Amino acid sequence: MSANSDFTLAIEDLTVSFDGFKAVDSLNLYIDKNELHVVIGPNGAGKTTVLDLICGKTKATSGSIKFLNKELTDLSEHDIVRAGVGRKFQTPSIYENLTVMENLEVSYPKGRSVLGALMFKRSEQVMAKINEIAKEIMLEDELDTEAGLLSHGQKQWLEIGMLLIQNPQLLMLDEPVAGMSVKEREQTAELLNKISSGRSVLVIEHDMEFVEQIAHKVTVLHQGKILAMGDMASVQSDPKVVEVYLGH
Ligand SMILES: Nc1ncnc2c1ncn2[C@@H]1O[C@H](COP(=O)(O)OP(=O)(O)OP(=O)(O)O)[C@@H](O)[C@H]1O
Repeated sequence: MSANSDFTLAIEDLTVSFDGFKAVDSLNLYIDKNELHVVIGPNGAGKTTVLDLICGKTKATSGSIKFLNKELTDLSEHDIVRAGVGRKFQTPSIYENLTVMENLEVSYPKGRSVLGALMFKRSEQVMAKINEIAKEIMLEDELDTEAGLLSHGQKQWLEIGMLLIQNPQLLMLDEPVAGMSVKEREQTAELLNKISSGRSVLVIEHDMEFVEQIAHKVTVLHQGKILAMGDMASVQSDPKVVEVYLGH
């Protein structure tokens, strides 16, 4: 690969060893703008570790992670967020005793300086953005509801909204539909399809029915390495994938 590429995310030869054990082993992974990419694979395959490496929570042993042509492996977690990478963990980290509106408001980027933060007011511009995001995450009728009173699925959507309001160019989600009802899963599939437009989305998921609904491309990880990569149909019919993952 040349130094510069059109990919939003270009991971090359990425390895992390924990006491000699390679949880991620010479991984190459490329994600385009507008692409919703799903990583699947058995327990312990290294899926979460890949997200940890991208967001800087875990430091790579070797290899490169380029996001919009910027090398991330040397940056702090904070700087990676500032560069435009958002990550949603499995447990929502919303403020239960604040309303939906307040949760979105505190997540609105306030400018980088102390002065910027002091000058910050609930301006019309901020309100317009909050309303736009609330609609997108299907919570426009819940703006004044305390977040603690939302359903499990709505809490997950609110957290997605809190990331969206920061306009990340790469959004990473770890098992976004775990614990959701069938209806909520369908709505989340629609939501993820919508939000992949204009950015890149990287999802870890075990629920194959859901993967089928959302994935543009699927990477199957096994023992830290790529077992298969392609569209859902090709991956599903790959005998290696059936043997180590789907057949179980
Ligand atoms: N900080 C760490 N120190 C030591 N070993 C680790 C660390 N983080 C992950 N591992 C190991 O790396 C391997 C990959 O773990 P990881 O959580 O990435 O798998 P996963 O594919 O996300 O699995 P699951 O589907 O169960 O969440 C596991 O064997 C795990 O025990």
